[in-house]
Amino acid sequence: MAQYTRISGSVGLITLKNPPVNALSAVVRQGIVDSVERALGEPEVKCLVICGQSGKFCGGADIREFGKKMTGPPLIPVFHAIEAAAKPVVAAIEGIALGGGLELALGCHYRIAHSKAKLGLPEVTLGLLPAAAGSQRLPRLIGVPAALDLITTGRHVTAAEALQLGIVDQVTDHNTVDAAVKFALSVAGQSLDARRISTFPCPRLSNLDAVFEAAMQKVRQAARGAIAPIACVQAVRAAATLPYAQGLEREKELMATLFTSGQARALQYSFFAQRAVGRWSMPSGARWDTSKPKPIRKAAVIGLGTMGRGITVGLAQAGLSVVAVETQEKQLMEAKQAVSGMLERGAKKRGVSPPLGNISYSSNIKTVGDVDLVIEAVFEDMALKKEVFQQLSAVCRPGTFLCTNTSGLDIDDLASQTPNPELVVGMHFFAPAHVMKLLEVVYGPRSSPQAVATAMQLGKVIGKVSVAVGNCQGFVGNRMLSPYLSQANFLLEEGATPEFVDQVLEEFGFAMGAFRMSDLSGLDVGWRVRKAAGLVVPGQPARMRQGCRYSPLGDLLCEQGRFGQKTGSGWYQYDKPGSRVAKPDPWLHSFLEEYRTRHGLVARRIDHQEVLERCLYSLINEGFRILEEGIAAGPEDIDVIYVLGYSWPRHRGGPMFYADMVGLTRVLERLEFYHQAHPDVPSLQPCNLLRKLVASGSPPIHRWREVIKKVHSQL
Ligand SMILES: CCCCCCCCCCCCC[C@H](O)CC(=O)SCCNC(=O)CCNC(=O)[C@H](O)C(C)(C)COP(=O)(O)OP(=O)(O)OC[C@H]1O[C@@H](n2cnc3c(N)ncnc32)[C@H](O)[C@@H]1OP(=O)(O)O
Repeated sequence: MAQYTRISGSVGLITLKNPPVNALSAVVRQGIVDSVERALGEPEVKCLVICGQSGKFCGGADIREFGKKMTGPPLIPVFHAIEAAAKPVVAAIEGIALGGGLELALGCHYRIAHSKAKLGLPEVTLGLLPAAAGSQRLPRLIGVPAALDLITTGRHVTAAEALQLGIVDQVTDHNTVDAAVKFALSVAGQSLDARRISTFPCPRLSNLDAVFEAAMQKVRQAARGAIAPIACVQAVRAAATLPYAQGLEREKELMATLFTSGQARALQYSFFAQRAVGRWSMPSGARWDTSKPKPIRKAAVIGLGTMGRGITVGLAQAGLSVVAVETQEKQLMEAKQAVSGMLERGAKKRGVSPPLGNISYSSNIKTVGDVDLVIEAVFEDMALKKEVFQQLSAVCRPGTFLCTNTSGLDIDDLASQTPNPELVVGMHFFAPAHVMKLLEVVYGPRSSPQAVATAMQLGKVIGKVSVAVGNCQGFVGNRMLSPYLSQANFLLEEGATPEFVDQVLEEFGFAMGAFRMSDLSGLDVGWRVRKAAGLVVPGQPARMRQGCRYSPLGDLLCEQGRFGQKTGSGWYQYDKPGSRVAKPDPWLHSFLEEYRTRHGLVARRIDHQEVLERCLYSLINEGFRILEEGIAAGPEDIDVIYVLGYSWPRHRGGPMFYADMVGLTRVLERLEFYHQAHPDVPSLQPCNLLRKLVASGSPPIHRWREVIKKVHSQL
């Protein structure tokens, strides 16, 4: 609702009340209309102030109303009524003014912001554009280049930057509503002619075409197939070239296209999924709301390689005390220098001082005796990790949580090295660990709910989106990647090239195709995992393992020392080791031809559809197996992992959302088709849960959990 009160005799105060973010629901919009009408009708009222309850101005349109039948007054006329008012209206911005919230403020005659407030038009991140006249008012207020930047990136700006850009008129460190009331009284009675943004001409640009061309090129490059950033540029162009009313028409037209697109649905699903994963549950019944985390004040990181350094930076930046341990003195010194550099660069960007003092460095593991939680981040080698866990058990005080940063090793096996396996959980960080948003928190069969709750909470503290998953080979992300990569390799055997497979996957929206990604992460990583799994043993049939099809292509490249970017060659060639520019490699093409001849394989023409379906549907099929086994609690967990950790295109929601969009029947049919053609590839065999979902009429994704529950209860 919106509450109307009178303060200081002559000020009408409208307070938006719709927790948690005062979103502009139908009731709130109606409340604003009624309150403005009332204030304008009261002769004693000289001016109005609009604010939000609980220190939050407004988080924008109510996203939960999208896709439902529209009720209540639309936003544009509400904001026009405010702008047209004959009494000054001042927005008192505390906390947030985002999306429709900022558009509401732009409809007001003046804007006063608290110094800690954040403002922005993040609609593009939801597959939309600021369609309550934001795309038309903002360029008129701050100019085209600045508006293009804010609208196409959706970035939030601080109050200080908003003041500098001219979005707000005043910033206060004190009570914002009081400041706004005082300000409103000071301007009451003055002409408002120069305060109505919709009447401003858009500031002229001599190089308008060049500016828009450059903006379009920039968003097309970054968008990876997303349509909203492009529509945002088009809407701002309308503001720069058309009268306001016509610009509004264009804004509406563009919004209608976006609003009904699958991309907006996918991005909004992703928004809610990233919040839903915080409400985790375990098959044991333990849940986020019944498991209390222990506060972590001091943590230790063991092993200061690339991952350990990133984790140390993340913890220190969040204000924790960190003991950073590296047993090799030389490595320790190098790590200290690298970590300090990372902290200094990060602090410079944020305009704060670097938290160098939060970290103490040591080459002795015994220095971790008084910490609350340890994150072991040594080399991905089970024997080494076991040794470290045994040492930690001896030196840590009772109750210390022991976490391992691993991308796939058995958490339970590690936990068995300690007398308190309930305190052990996996924390799978993604490189670079201080930048990437995703954290897989992996619970073993003996991890306590409190250990999981503590790791999830710590993830939140250091700014991660944490997803709790069960223990299995590769956890969720890498386990699903395995059939995807296998299919990519099989396609090479059958006639494709790495360039073609990558091109198809990149056109789908991945930042990098399967082969460019493997070259970046290092082919030796998978080789080591396959060796540890006993797959790379001489004397076995070249293309079969345990009765299933196997491609040794990756192993053969590694045997030649082709580990990817770091060695200057892999699936592609590079100018020099470490170079990032992948070039097609004639050597690789002849190698593939020879390989096919040696194994009696005849290259055939492979089309886009086959590449996409075999790579993606095998990955999705593994996702259904993961759900069936209870390793992930719901499809949202998998989708968040893929969007945040594996560069799955955001505007496609995630693999499980994509399966829902394609249609489960279609996914099932195509998997059956490919499995018939490749009966020796188990990952193409549709899993039981997928069949069950199709048999249940392919319910929409938000109802899959009901079917999953039934499957679990039958086990
Ligand atoms: C034929 C068809 C024609 C179609 C024509 C269509 C015409 C439609 C016209 C519509 C015009 C609308 C124009 C407007 O420009 C559109 C918008 O405003 S879109 C919304 C823009 N706002 C945002 O993107 C902000 C999103 N929120 C956030 O970024 C963050 O939540 C926050 C505000 C920064 C707060 O962060 P935190 O403190 O960390 O808290 P959480 O993120 O965990 O959020 C708490 C809780 O609130 C829920 N929530 C947040 N924002 C909204 C929202 N805008 N609407 C609904 N709910 C919201 C969030 O989901 C959390 O709840 P939970 O999911 O955990 O239950």
